[in-house]
Amino acid sequence: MGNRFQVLDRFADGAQFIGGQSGPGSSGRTQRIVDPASGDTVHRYGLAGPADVDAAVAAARAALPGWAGASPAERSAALHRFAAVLAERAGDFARVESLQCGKPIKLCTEFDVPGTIDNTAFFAGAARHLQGQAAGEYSGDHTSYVRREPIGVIGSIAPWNYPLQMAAWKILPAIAAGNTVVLKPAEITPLTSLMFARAATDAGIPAGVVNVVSGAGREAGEHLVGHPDVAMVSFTGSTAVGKRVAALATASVKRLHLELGGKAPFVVFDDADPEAAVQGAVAGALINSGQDCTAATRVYVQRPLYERLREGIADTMAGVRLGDPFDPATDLGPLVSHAQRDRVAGFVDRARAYATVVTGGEAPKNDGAYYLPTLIADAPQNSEIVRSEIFGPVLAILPFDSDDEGIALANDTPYGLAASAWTRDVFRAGRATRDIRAGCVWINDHIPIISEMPHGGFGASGFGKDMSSYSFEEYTQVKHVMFDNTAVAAKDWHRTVFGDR
Ligand SMILES: NC(=O)C1=CN([C@@H]2O[C@H](COP(=O)(O)OP(=O)(O)OC[C@H]3O[C@@H](n4cnc5c(N)ncnc54)[C@H](O)[C@@H]3O)[C@@H](O)[C@H]2O)C=CC1
Ligand SMILES: CCCCCC(=O)O
Repeated sequence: MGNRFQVLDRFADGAQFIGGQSGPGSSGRTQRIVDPASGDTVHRYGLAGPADVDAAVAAARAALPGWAGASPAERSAALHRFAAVLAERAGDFARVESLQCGKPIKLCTEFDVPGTIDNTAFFAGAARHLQGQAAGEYSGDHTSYVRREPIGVIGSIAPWNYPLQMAAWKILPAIAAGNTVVLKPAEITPLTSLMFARAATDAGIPAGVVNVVSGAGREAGEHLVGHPDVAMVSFTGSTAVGKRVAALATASVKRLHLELGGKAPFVVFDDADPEAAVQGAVAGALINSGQDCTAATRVYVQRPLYERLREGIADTMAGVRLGDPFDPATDLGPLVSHAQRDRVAGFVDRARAYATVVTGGEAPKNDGAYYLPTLIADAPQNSEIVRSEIFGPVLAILPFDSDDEGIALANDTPYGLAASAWTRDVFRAGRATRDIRAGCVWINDHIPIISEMPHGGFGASGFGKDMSSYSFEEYTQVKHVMFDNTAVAAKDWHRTVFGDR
């Protein structure tokens, strides 16, 4: 197994990171890590079971008083050191992320790892801006003020599409606010999450603040969600599993953050720059091989530009370089697994009965989980290919006539995570950003994200925000403090917030 896999030797002592120590899982079952580019098994580890989850929650609970009791400045300094350690190890993170996900090394080097480091630096700064509310005498001789406090032990569950960044999005705001975390990564891609937790410890963040249990969703995941000592659950993944997680978390009255599926529309008005829209649609659809909940999946084109876009997107997709993820020239790697590739292929094969596969629509004949960039035309608005989350390099293109029809088609979905509109008319852009129901609306672009801005959706895409100060506050609870300045016990106990009766 060539030297690219030697980087996996570091995981020999197990895929659990509990109380600052690596170790094996105790479920008695093992999980393979498969190289998506070749189909070869490159690593195997012992899955975590309920006992490992219990140990991780206990470690997080033990670390909580010290970490919550640290000053914001102390937490901030630790997170700045954390960012520095991540930067020192950037190359290893990129190689391991590419290996376990099949992502092009270019994407890991230019997006996944720098984004994680920037997130860390952002929350290092945010840690010192825990905003309460100013004091005020709102009731007689009483002074009120509001405190923001950490919630406690956070149970987080992450998907396989961006293992490192999703670990960062869940761990960083939580620990910046003084919480401690137990993260369960997706069982097929746990490795960079383990490295992230190890880097936190090596940066001086106390043992037990960040813990990782690599286990199966139904077993380790549900045990974590239902654990009585977990105060909040943060989940990113499919809407179907998100509903199960929400029911379990609500049963034990836990705070909840859900970042679920998406089906982003890409609306091209007839005054748009057609070449920019072509390039934007291909880039937006093929980011991370389409395994991105904000990826462009439905291109609606106002009729005068429809043929131009259909031809331009098909030609551009046909020129995309599929290859070895470790080759810097590769634009598109394999999907995360053969199972995901087959799931995507199933959507396209079923669409052949009711739509036109303009380009792509097949898996290149090799051992990897590759699937060609695919454009599908003539599909009805209510068809599976237009309504379901496919999570692969598949784009549907449909025409529209009036501006209102374009917006209505974009909104014709239970999801509401992200969208884009393409126009040179400021009034069209204003109406599109007002009327499209999505947590993020791009104008003349699709995909860029930054640490300062909230990421999260509406409807079937879930609720809560990642990144930004919105996410930071989400991992706090608000306390009202009121002083009686008379130092005399209240005589009339029936008095209310509206002062003396
Ligand atoms: N919105 C997003 O960012 C993502 C959406 N998806 C969608 O979900 C589909 C399936 O992808 P998966 O990663 O398999 O998503 P998934 O939702 O099945 O898994 C996401 C995470 O939840 C865990 N999990 C699974 N069942 C669980 C349960 N009953 N209780 C607690 N945790 C559980 C998994 O182990 C993983 O860590 C994708 O094809 C895509 O459509 C997947 C990943 C990310
Ligand atoms: C790092 C970019 C994440 C995009 C949202 C998602 O697929 O979870």
